Formats: sequence, structure tokens, C-alpha cells
Amino acid sequence: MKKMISIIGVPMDLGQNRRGVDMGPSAIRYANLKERIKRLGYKVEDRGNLHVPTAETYKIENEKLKYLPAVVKVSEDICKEVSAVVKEGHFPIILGGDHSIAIGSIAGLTQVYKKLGVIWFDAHADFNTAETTPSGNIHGMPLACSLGIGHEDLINIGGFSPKVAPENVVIVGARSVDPEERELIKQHGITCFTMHEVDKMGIGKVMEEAIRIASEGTDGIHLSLDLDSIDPDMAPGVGTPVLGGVTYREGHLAMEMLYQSGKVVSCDVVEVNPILDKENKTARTAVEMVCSLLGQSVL
Ligand SMILES: NC(=[NH2+])NCCC[C@H](N)C(=O)O
Ligand SMILES: [Mn+2]
Ligand SMILES: [Mn+2]
Repeated sequence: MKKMISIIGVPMDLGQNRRGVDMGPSAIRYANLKERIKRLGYKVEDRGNLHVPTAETYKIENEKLKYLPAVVKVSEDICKEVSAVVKEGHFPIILGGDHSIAIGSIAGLTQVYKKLGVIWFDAHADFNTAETTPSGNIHGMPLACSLGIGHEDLINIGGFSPKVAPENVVIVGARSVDPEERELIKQHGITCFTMHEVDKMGIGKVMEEAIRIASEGTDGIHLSLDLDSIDPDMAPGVGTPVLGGVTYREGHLAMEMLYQSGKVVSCDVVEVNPILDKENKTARTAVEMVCSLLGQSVL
């Protein structure tokens, strides 16, 4: 029996400073996410959007952790919603919103999956802290937070820290990492397959390794899919685009291999910004990637 899929929208734009990413969940729904997943033979429920306060109703108190109190509150809500659907045995797909939502989704997942592997598919490492951030944007911090590195309010969402162990975390697709962030990644022994490794080894070998690392001794793998991992030609609608990304075909192969592993228990789909997009192209790419992750093109 295929798992039931639960779609959770989080119109979060407080983790970065480009307006429009709050419309990501609508854009992805408009690209037919639910219908497409149904056609693959799954039962799907759309649980609607969680509430996210409007940026204009908040003032930034800490330039190194912009909108911290609001991000903490929304992260707690995501944590509750995600853990509730996982307890029902469902596979959650959390639609962002910016990547700060992964703090809450990983917190929710780890209420149930005590040992969770994470594959962070992203042009960035999202491994900054208040001390290293060049922007003060919390969407540059969620992976570090999940490993227990960062502001205590952010790392303790869901009541405990760390959520995941460095030996079960893999970054794939990185090509824009800040200097101090790089040091933190090395210091904590995180495996990072940058675009250099993707070019050199091929995405097939990279994913084979990534899946092995994220599944070794874990109860499942969470895929955190930042659409800026994909090259801007197929994913132009993101707040922080970086040239030289994962191609459309490489993206599909990666998703198909994750499907074939049978280990994936959940995913985030983040950073789709329809204001910066071209005819909803990025949301459509996102839906294609999710369909491959759920087995669309594997016989
Ligand atoms: N989820 C993202 N798109 N993150 C981009 C982060 C960019 C930069 N490293 C920062 O910390 O500000
Ligand atoms: Mn990211
Ligand atoms: Mn990114």
C-alpha cells in the first residue's frame, strides 16, 4: 500500500528579504501538484496553509536574526502539523515559503523518526549562524539549526536539540557557500557534494553515496528540496539564483534514485517565488521533481 500524501503549505517569507516567496504554495498548487500525485496512484490530502504573519506587522529587532520571534512561532506550528501527519502514517510534503520552514519540518519529523537522515538539495549550504551570516536571513541557517548549531530558540523548536546527526546529513548541489559557513561545515564533518563533485563524479554516483550516508542506521530520509539547486534556466523564480546548477535531467535522476531507495519519508519544496518566475516555470519544475520523487518515471 502506498503511503497517503499530506500537503502542508507554509507561506513564509520572513526568512529572507525578497517578497513573493510567500506565494510559493499557491504557485505549486496552481501547477497541479495534487492531481499529478493522485495520478501516480496515491491518496492525497491538502491540509491548506499554516498562518504566517505579514512582514509589515513586525519590525526587525535583531539584524543578525531577522524576524526571529515570528520565525520561531511559525516553526513551532509547522512542527506540530508535521508530527501530527507523520503520526497518522502519512508522507508530508511541506510547501514553502523560504527555506527557514525546514527548521519546523525537521523538528516535526524527528518527534517520530528518532534517527532521521537528511539530503539537503540546494545551491547553498544554509549552514550559517547569527555569528557567520552575511545577510541576517534565517533561510541561510536551517541546516545548522537542525544540527543544534545556532540561536537557542531556533534549535529548540519541538523541545529538543540536536535533531539530526552530522553523519546522516548530506548537501547536494552547493555552489554558493559563505567563507565562515564553509569552516562550520568542515568542523562538523558534514558531507557536501558541491557542483564540482556533481560534474566530476556524475549525479548518479553522487546520489548513490548521498543515499547510503543518509540511510545508514536511520529510520528514513527527509529530502529538503530548495528549487535554487536546479539551474536557473529551469528554475528562474527563486530569490537567490546561482548559475551552473543541477540540470533538469540530473534533477530527475536524483529524484528517481531517491524513489528507488524506498527510504524517503518526507520532503520540503522551498524558495519558489512566482514574482520572480517566468510563467510559473519554477513551480512546474518543482511539481515534476516531486512526481519523480514519488515514482513517476520508474517502471
Ligand atoms: N535557502 C536559501 N536560498 N538560502 C540562501 C542563503 C544565502 C546566504 N548564504 C545567506 O546566508 O544569506
Ligand atoms: Mn536553501
Ligand atoms: Mn538555496
